[in-house]
Amino acid sequence: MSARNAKPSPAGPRTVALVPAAGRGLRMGGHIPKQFLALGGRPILAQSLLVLQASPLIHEIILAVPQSERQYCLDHIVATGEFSKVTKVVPGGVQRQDSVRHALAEVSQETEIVLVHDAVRPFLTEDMIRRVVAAAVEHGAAIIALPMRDTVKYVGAGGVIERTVDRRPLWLAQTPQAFRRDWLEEGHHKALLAGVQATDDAHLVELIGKPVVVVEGSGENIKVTRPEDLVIGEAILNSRTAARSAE
Ligand SMILES: Nc1ccn([C@@H]2O[C@H](COP(=O)(O)OP(=O)(O)OP(=O)(O)O)[C@@H](O)[C@H]2O)c(=O)n1
Ligand SMILES: C[C@](O)(CO)[C@H](O)COP(=O)(O)O
Repeated sequence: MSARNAKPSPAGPRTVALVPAAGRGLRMGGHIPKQFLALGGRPILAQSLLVLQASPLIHEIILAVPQSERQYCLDHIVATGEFSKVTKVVPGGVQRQDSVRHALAEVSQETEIVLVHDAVRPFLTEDMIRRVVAAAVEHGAAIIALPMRDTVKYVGAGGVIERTVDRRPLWLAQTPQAFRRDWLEEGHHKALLAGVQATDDAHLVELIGKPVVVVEGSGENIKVTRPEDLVIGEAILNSRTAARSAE
């Protein structure tokens, strides 16, 4: 086992990472769900897990994967010992929110902070983990996000621009997103009862009236969604490899 994925002694409040990895990757196309596609010679999921495994702030990792891939993940991720913090692999659900809820159900009561991170965002960093967990400890909930850089248009029927939107208060949500366990549990529970579907977990915590703060992320923290993102991802990996060589 390399030093990079050795199990460091956990530090800080008990923090459990939930990794939703049960999507079908429809926008990517192809037959293999994108989280299992290779990037830099490893599955994208493994690239993301490496960072969480190496973080001293992460005590445990719970994975949500497609039922059909559960044995593959148990054999190639849990059994190898490389990702010793992965303690549970649960079946995902129809939507991302359902997959997170299935994983959240496995979080122990002594957990203080739950960090949710998309399997298909392999470029998260220890610095992002540290800052978002610290902000969640201080405020109760925090997300990695990017201030909007482009001009924003509100587009109506027929693709006609109706107005230009003031972009100054707008941020693009990313993951990791970190929460007090009880807040995230309450948000998911009330959303399930109300039939509310959200595309990120912060929205569910906002809906129960809790403050969620933003922590600035990086343009490199892309969500691998479409084929062109694989090209961008390889470029990011290459630039990071070159930077390490230059150190
Ligand atoms: N039912 C689902 C849907 C998504 N995800 C996960 O949530 C993350 C972000 O979702 P997204 O990028 O939308 O992935 P997909 O749903 O697979 O993509 P698409 O919408 O193109 O099918 C991914 O790690 C994905 O595996 C999940 O665990 N369960
Ligand atoms: C959680 C997320 O990555 C924040 O930007 C995003 O909402 C996931 O959305 P998707 O439609 O499931 O890709």
